[in-house]
This record gives sequence, structure tokens and C-alpha cells, in this order.
Amino acid sequence: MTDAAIEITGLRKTYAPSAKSPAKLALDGVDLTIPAGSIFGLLGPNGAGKSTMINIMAGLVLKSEGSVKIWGFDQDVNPRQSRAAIGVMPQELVLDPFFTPRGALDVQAGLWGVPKSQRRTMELLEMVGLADKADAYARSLSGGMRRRLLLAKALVHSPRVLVLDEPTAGVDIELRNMLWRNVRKLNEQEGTTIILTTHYLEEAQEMCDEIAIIDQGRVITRDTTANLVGRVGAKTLVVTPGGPTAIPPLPEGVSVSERPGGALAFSYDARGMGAGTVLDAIRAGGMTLIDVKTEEADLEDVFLQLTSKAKEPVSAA
Ligand SMILES: Nc1ncnc2c1ncn2[C@@H]1O[C@H](COP(=O)(O)OP(=O)(O)OP(=O)(O)O)[C@@H](O)[C@H]1O
Repeated sequence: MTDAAIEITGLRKTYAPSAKSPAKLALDGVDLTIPAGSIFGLLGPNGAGKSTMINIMAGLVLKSEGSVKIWGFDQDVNPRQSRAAIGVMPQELVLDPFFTPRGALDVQAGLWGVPKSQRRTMELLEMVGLADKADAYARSLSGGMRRRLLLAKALVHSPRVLVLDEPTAGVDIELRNMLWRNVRKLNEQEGTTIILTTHYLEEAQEMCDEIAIIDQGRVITRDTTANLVGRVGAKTLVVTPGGPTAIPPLPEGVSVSERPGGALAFSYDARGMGAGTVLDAIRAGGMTLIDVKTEEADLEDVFLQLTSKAKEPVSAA
């Protein structure tokens, strides 16, 4: 047992230049430790370097500099053990169309050298709800079924670390729920460390114990999800006025925007001011209110504040 599922130190990756593009620095000195047994989110804007990092961990892309240990095994010293400790569910639906789900899992288990007596082919197909398709040709499987098969394929060698690269991009709610049920079960019952990238920040906030945000090839922050969300003090008081009214004079630092349906959203920094102060100012302006509610900052606010996306205009609402 190891405390760290992943230990990355000074990781750099420069993609070689090609006829069409110059050399590209994709990872610029990443240090990151991912605790064993956690559900860890790797977030960042497009092109931040997440896939490069995952592909290096999975042994699919060669790093330029630095060290990567998976489950305590250094990639350069124990490449086989470090590779065997990790399973990756890729973003693209890469499957051989001529294999049945059963065949695909058997071949994959064979590649990993899992003895026949220890193979979990049917158990895995049942887990992902594909037992009744065990002998169907992969080309006849729907997109959702292929994705489920990719999850099963990533698990044939019972890896300690499971990486899910954008697992729910474009999938329906039913499949998404099934994926998360399975992932939580693997984490809770087998202690599998889960690393996940997602563009759905709500999903990351709900699923992940800890999060690292990557931008332009660097880890710009890493913290527990609760701490990250707490770091942004932004709160919004959403009020529905009783009738058409003028915006009252507001304390410094409070901004207002309109919401659909005539509601007004007053945003303020809760670290310096309470909701009462904002509400008093609104009332003092003579506004009658038929509804009042507060909204907390969420991971999206943190993400926008910290990454290069913050440089793009963001609506106040
Ligand atoms: N094979 C490659 N050759 C050259 N440049 C590459 C290659 N793969 C990725 N890059 C570049 O490296 C940078 C990081 O890309 P990467 O795919 O790792 O980012 P990402 O965070 O996974 O983005 P996305 O969320 O869009 O998948 C980008 O600028 C990308 O264009």
C-alpha cells in the first residue's frame, strides 16, 4: 500500500515540431501528488495539457523531463509495474469493430497477462450492463454501449488507479448515472483511486474529493473541492421586485444584473459583507420584494477566476 497513487515531479513535455507546426511546450514543470483512494479531478481549459498528462501516466506519450510514479513504481525504473497499476478509459470510442465485448475483454486480459482463471470478463460486463451483449459484434453496439465497454476494458487488469478522460462528454443521463454509480462503487469497495477530467464543473464538484486546475501546462491550484469553492467569496442575492422600481443606491462592491422574469441579481463578496447589508440597501431604496434567495459561488466561478478563461469577458449574472 502506498499513500500516493500518483507522484509527478518536474514533468515537462515538448511536442516535436512538424512541417505544419512549431515545437509545443504542453507541460511546463508539473508537480502533483494524488492521494491513494481519492476521487481526483483534473480540470483545465482546452489545450491546458490534461490529455498529455494522462497519456504520459498511461505510458502512451513519452515525457521530455521529470519523473512519474504510479502506485509507487517509477515509470523509468519499473515501467511494467507502473503501467499495470493504471487503467485508462479514453475519450475517443476506440474499439475493434470485429470483436464482441467478451472477445475484446479477453484479448485485453491476454495482453495484460491475466491468467484465464483470474479473468473477470462476465463480472465486468455485468457491472457495465453489457452481459446480454457479450457476444454481439462491437460494430452493432450503440455509442453509449461502446463507452461502457471501454470502462470494462480499462478494468480487466484490476488497476489500482483508474483514469477517466471526459467520461460523460455527450452521454445521456442514464449512462452518466450508471458510470458514476460504478465509479463510486470501485472507489468505496475496492479502494480504486479515480482520476477524472471533465468539462462539466458541476460534475467535478459533486464527485471529486480534491481538484487540480491546470492551465497552460502548469498546475495553478490544487485543493480539496470544499476549500476551492470556499475560496471564492462571491455570493448573489436574487430578488423579485413587487413592481417596476429604480435600482437603489448600493454599498461599494455590490453589482447588479437582470435575470429573466424580472428578477434582479445583486452580487457581493461575502468575505466583506453580509446579505443583511445588501438587503437593507435594497429596502432603503423603497423596493418591495416578493421573493429573495441567495446563491453561493460554485466551482465554475473558481475556475473562471483562476484560469486564462478569466481573461475572456464573463457576464455578471
Ligand atoms: N501530438 C501532439 N503534437 C503537437 N502538439 C500537441 C499534441 N498533442 C497535444 N498538443 C498540444 O499540446 C497542448 C496541450 O494539449 P492537451 O491535449 O494535452 O490539452 P488538454 O488539456 O487535454 O485539452 P482538451 O481539453 O482540449 O483535450 C495543446 O496546445 C495541444 O495543441
